[in-house]
Formats: sequence, structure tokens, C-alpha cells
Amino acid sequence: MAKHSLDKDKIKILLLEGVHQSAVDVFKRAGYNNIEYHKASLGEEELLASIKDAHFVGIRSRTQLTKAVLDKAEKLVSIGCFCIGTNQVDLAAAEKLGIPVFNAPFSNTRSVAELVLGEIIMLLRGIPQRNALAHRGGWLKSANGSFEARGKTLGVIGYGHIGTQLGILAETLGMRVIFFDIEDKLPLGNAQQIHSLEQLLSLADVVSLHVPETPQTKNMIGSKELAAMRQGSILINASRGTVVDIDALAEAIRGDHIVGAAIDVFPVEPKSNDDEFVSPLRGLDNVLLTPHVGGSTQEAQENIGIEVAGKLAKYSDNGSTMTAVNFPEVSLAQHKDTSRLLHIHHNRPGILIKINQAFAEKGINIAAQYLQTTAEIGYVVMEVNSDQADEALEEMKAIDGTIRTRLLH
Ligand SMILES: NC(=O)C1=CN([C@@H]2O[C@H](COP(=O)(O)OP(=O)(O)OC[C@H]3O[C@@H](n4cnc5c(N)ncnc54)[C@H](O)[C@@H]3O)[C@@H](O)[C@H]2O)C=CC1
Ligand SMILES: O=C(O)CCC(=O)C(=O)O
Repeated sequence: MAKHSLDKDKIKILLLEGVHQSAVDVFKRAGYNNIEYHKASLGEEELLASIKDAHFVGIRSRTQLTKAVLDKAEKLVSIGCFCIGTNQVDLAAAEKLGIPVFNAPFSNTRSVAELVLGEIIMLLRGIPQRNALAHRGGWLKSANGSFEARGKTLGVIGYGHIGTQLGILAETLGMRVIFFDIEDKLPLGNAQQIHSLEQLLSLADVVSLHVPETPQTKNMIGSKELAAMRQGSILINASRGTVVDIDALAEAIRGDHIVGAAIDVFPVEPKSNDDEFVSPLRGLDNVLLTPHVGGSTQEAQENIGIEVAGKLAKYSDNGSTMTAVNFPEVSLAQHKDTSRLLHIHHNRPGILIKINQAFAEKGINIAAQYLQTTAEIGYVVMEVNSDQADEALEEMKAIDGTIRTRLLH
């Protein structure tokens, strides 16, 4: 089992938002037993108190790791987002502090695609409003406004891991699939790429959003885009709450231009299950409202727990940063018979030369060396004889431009 300059029992792992037990199992198997586990997200003060001495933190989509929080997390080595989205973390601030951020880019994608498929069928049949009425003692047995999915056009916005799977599933129902993406994408099945958002909106009976939260996707569906959608069409958003102007959507639904919607993500989401959900969409019977559960299935959560905890444990044990979303990626096998030094520095010319010079002057032999950079930072990993490791670490720490160092035996 990999050893650190810091005893594994002193390495604190903070897990929030009820990440799956599989994550705890992975950490324990790797020898990390100092785990603080919380079922929900923490309030601002509690978060600051808990993260202050944490070396690793695992979150889902609720916890906001802003620069202000990260600045106070003095010991933080790495962050795991036990989900796909990483917009809740200030990635640039984490990078500058030398903190790699990992996520699970695939594990819950099937779950989202399946939920959306079910919603398409429910909404095309007008089930949400029939269901709501029945709960109030009403009975709406009528074929009015009730359609098969077969032969309808699904417009997917954002044809990535989720959008492509949804497209394939929808085609099995006989839907025609069109998609809009900023990248040229290989269409799967019989899908067709449409190069203008407006055109897609004018062609689709059902529009489903699967884009990440970026400055470009903020309010990408507002009143103008809703007006460009077909009369009587349906909107689904299981991406991020900032992508749709929710007030404009409520208006379009009240005006019967959009006849159904399924919304899983909101501009403001309750911090915990005990908080009130406030939205202009409340009370609209033809809108399916779900509490950001697109990826919340047992299968997805278990796989995410294994994947992200595995990445954090690997980074802790051997320095590997493969698939980090904000950091130079270095793929490393487990080291044997040597000690490994990790050096994260500001990306300025000459730093590697200075490290090599310092080692040469002290007679420290370098058994292996790996370097990757981004525009902001450099990440160098060196292997040296274990009896020279402590001295090498001191030399590295003294290099001007160093952000942080670690030693793995
Ligand atoms: N509701 C939930 O529980 C979940 C929500 N999500 C959200 O779904 C999003 C999509 O997930 P994936 O499909 O796995 O991501 P992905 O990264 O595989 O695909 C995103 C696609 O959107 C495209 N894109 C980016 N900006 C665009 C723009 N301005 N216009 C059009 N296309 C654009 C990209 O080129 C890419 O093809 C995630 O970023 C996350 O925010 C993901 C999982 C669960
Ligand atoms: O399950 C969660 O907490 C968030 C899911 C999500 O939105 C994501 O994976 O990006």
C-alpha cells in the first residue's frame, strides 16, 4: 500500500451531500479511514469549519466551492465532484492553488437519458395534468392533446454523452432526432445535425437541453427562443437551471404556446430536502417538476462513488491526475523502490531547470521525471532514491514559484 510523508490516518476526507457508500468503501480499501461523512450539504459556516483541515473533499452539485471557501481550505489537496457538472467549483481558483478537481463524466448519463425518455412519453400524452386533476378528484378521459411519440421530432440541444444516448433511445420509439451542438458531431443512428438553434426550435415537437453551464448557455432559452418553438411543443431541461429563463418559460406555458415541460434543474435550488422549493412553475399542472434527480439512481450513484473516490485515492497515492478537469494531466503507474515528489508551480520559464540544478548540486539522482503544464501552472513529478527524498523535498520547496509540494514514499 502506498505510503505518504503524512500518515494516512491524518489525511482527512470530507464527504458531503450523501455520496454513495461505495466511495467510503474505496477509500477504506485504500487505507484511508479518517472520513467525515455528511448526508446533506453544509451551511456556509459549518462548511468552512469542516473543510479547514480536510485534505480531500467530495461534493455533489449543491456545495459551492468558491474562491473564498478554497482560500480557507488550507490543507486541501484535491476535490472530487461526485457528478458530471463542475460549475459549483471555482475551477480557476482551484488550479491556481494547485488543487486538481475530478468528476465522473459518464456514470449517471444513462440515468438522465432514461428519465428524459419517460418524460417525453408522459408529456406527449398530457399525463401530468391528468394525474394532477385526478388527485383533486377530477377525471379527464379524453384524447385531446394526447399524442404518440412515434413519428414526432425530438430536438436535442447539446449532443454529448447524454444527448447521444437520449437520441438512440428516442429512435427506438420511432422518433425523428435532430440536434444542435456548437461542435460538429457524428450523428448516431439516423440523427441529423442542425446548424442553427432557431431552425432546430422551429422543427422540434419536443426540445431537450443537455448542455453544460457556461457563459454561452446562460439563458440560451429565453422568451425569444420559446417564441421560436412550435405552437404546442414541449420543453425538457435536465441540464442546468441557468440555461432556461424560468420566468419566460412560465409565461409561455400560461399562454399555451408550450403545452408541457419537465424541469429537473432550477436557477435556485433548495440547499437541503428540508428547505422550501420556490419557483414560478409551481402550480402549473402540465409541468413535471423534479428535484434535480436526473442522475440520482442507485446504479449511477454507486458507480460515481467508485469512480471519483478511485481518482482521489489514486492522486493521493501516486500523483496521477488523469481526467482532472482543471489541471495538467499526468498518467502514472504506482512507483516501486523510489520516492515520488510532486511539485506544482506557477508556469514560468526555467522552473524545471532550477529543480534539476538544485538536485544536481546536492547529488540527488533523478530516477524518473514527468512534466505537464497548463497556461497557469506546471506539474512536475520526480522519482528519487528514498534516502534522498526528504532533502529533495526541501530543495523543491525552496524553488521560487512553488505553489505546493508533496512526497509519496
Ligand atoms: N439533472 C441531472 O441530474 C444531471 C445533469 N447533468 C448536466 O447535463 C450536462 C450535459 O451532460 P453530458 O451530456 O454528460 O455532457 P457532455 O459534455 O458530454 O455534452 C455536452 C454537449 O454540449 C455541447 N455544448 C456546449 N456548449 C454548447 C452550446 N452553447 N450550444 C450547444 N451545444 C453546446 C458540447 O459540445 C457537448 O457536445 C452536464 O454538464 C450537467 O450540467 C448531468 C448529469 C446529471
Ligand atoms: O446528482 C447530483 O448531485 C448532481 C447530478 C448532476 O447534475 C451532474 O452530474 O452534473
